[in-house]
Amino acid sequence: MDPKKPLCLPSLLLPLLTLLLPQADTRSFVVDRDHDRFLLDGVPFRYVSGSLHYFRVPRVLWADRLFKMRMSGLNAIQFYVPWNYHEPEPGVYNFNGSRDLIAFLNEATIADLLVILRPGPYICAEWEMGGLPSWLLRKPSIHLRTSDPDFLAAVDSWFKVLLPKIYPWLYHNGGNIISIQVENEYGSYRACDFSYMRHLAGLFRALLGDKILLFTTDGPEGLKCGSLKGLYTTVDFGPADNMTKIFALQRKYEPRGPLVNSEYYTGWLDYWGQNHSTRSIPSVTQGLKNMLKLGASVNMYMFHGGTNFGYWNGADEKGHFLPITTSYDYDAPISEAGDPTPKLFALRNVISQFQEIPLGPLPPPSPKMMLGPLTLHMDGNLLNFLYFLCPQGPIHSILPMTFEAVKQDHGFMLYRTYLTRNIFEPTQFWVPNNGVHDRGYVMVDGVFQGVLERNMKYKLFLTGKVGAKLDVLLENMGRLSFGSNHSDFKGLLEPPILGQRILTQWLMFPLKVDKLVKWWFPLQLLKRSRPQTPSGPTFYSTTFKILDSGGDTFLFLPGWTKGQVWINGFNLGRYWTKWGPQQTLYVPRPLLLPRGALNKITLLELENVPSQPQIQFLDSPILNSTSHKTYIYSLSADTQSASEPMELSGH
Ligand SMILES: CCCC/N=C1\SC[C@@H]2[C@H](O)[C@H](O)[C@@H](O)CN12
Repeated sequence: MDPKKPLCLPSLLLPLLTLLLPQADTRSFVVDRDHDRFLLDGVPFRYVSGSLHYFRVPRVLWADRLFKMRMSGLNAIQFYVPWNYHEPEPGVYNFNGSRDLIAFLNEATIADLLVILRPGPYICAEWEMGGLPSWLLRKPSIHLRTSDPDFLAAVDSWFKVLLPKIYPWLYHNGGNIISIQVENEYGSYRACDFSYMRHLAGLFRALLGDKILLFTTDGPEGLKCGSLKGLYTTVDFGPADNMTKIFALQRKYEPRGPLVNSEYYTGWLDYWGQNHSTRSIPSVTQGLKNMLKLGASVNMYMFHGGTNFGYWNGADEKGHFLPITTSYDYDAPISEAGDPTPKLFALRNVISQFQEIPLGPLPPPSPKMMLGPLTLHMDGNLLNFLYFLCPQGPIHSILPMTFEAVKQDHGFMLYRTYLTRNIFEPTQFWVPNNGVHDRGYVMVDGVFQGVLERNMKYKLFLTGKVGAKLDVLLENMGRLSFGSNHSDFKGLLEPPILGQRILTQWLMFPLKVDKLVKWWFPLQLLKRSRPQTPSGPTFYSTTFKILDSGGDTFLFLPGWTKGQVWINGFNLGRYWTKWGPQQTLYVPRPLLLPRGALNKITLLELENVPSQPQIQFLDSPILNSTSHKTYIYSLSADTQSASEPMELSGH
């Protein structure tokens, strides 16, 4: 059954056709408790939906992804609205470009897809701080996701901007939004604060009216604290879970009404340093078929995962700190590069057994491109550009300050102090209480000494002369997006100790690396000014042209260790070749310039550069390599096809 489109008809036809078509005031999406189903405009309706996140896909590719989802047989999509993506500073809002939520809603309408919206305020989603803005932590004692007045004041202020924007897009107002989720798996959060949930429900009703269907989503363990009277209770589970048992739990809260799985996992997320996650096609398709046989409405999480560009990945904490990878491919039916996979066709086949799907072929995989190897030249140690990276100069404090305290939300901050005595014997340097959040690259007078890691390696042994600079470049690897505490402060949370002495008198340099990379050219002159040590945080770059129409491609960094990549000033994300499992970064074709134009790639390598500082662009991704081997794919000149890879030494 095709979802209705909002009335966007030529004005001449409107008077005539409005007599025939449903008016906005007859449009409705409701729960029919007599028959345990949804009704769309009074007609029985079941949604088969898929999740994709506009904030993980460049805007120019939205229409492509949505069209493929519709052609897969979906009649709805589900997506979050990340608060931190739209309110970078308190009271400062951004709904432009790839943040243009209304444009995305319109693209969904054009693709003939209804929308299940999940505006949070917390969204999880393996997104930085679960979508909450880190500036909330400038009040360190704030109790996130509770009825803490400071938290609610910020939530109210944000939703009084956001919810009026989506009001016209509600289905009964002529839009495509059929339901809205309140919070996200709240029952999994320690607080269990019903005042908070009631506040949110009241706010949503006040700003969205009483017609829109509001719902909650929880896993089987979370229903007690996650559900609320007046909000339709839904559940989430994957192919390996016991569907009968979990739907029975939903029935305890919703004795009548449709069964709904709001997150049916088609794949799973990846952590740096862990094995790549997959879910088998037979298990995923069988689970979907079982639910559709019951008449359940289902949203598949994810249908298209996309990418954590920039610093936007979140993290989990399971014994130790687990940052999420740059790729959010999720082993989803539509790959990170937007290509239909065998899993998509298998799911489409299942859907077609239960409801009408659009006729016609899925688009073929997008054109792919190989290029390289390219050799990068060293532009200089990060310290060489310190005053360009921190033009306002450092902040001085007796004890080190957090990122939040100096209002640095993401990326990097340099902490500097000076040795007050000679250290001739290797002396332990460490941070108490696991206080490195998250990685500290340590230098003495600019010479790289090693890395301090949260929950992992937390001491080094240093020597140095009195007056020597002791620098710690602190990398924020993304704030916790799930778990008992999202107040994941970043930086040196405790003063480091050298030997038996607490080090005091610190300079903090919040680094605006992205700005420097954008305005690189004037700084090229600097790099010759001082001898460069090819170790520790160092910038490398090169330029390159595409010789034909080009295509999507996958940046491969064989032998590099860990760092950040920019292409034409766009922050492509983090790489961690040494740890994997992701070995390549997805590069959408629209990020590259037209044939013949000069593209620029810049790397900030944080640890060790390979003996041959080369990179390659491959025509397929490598997301499942946990081995520390690295390969160079030599290109045969004529076909640009990769020969058998040649193995380089491991790390
Ligand atoms: C046992 C898993 C509990 C955490 N929940 C997860 S992990 C993957 C997904 C996304 O984060 C999604 O945003 C969550 O709502 C549910 N979920």
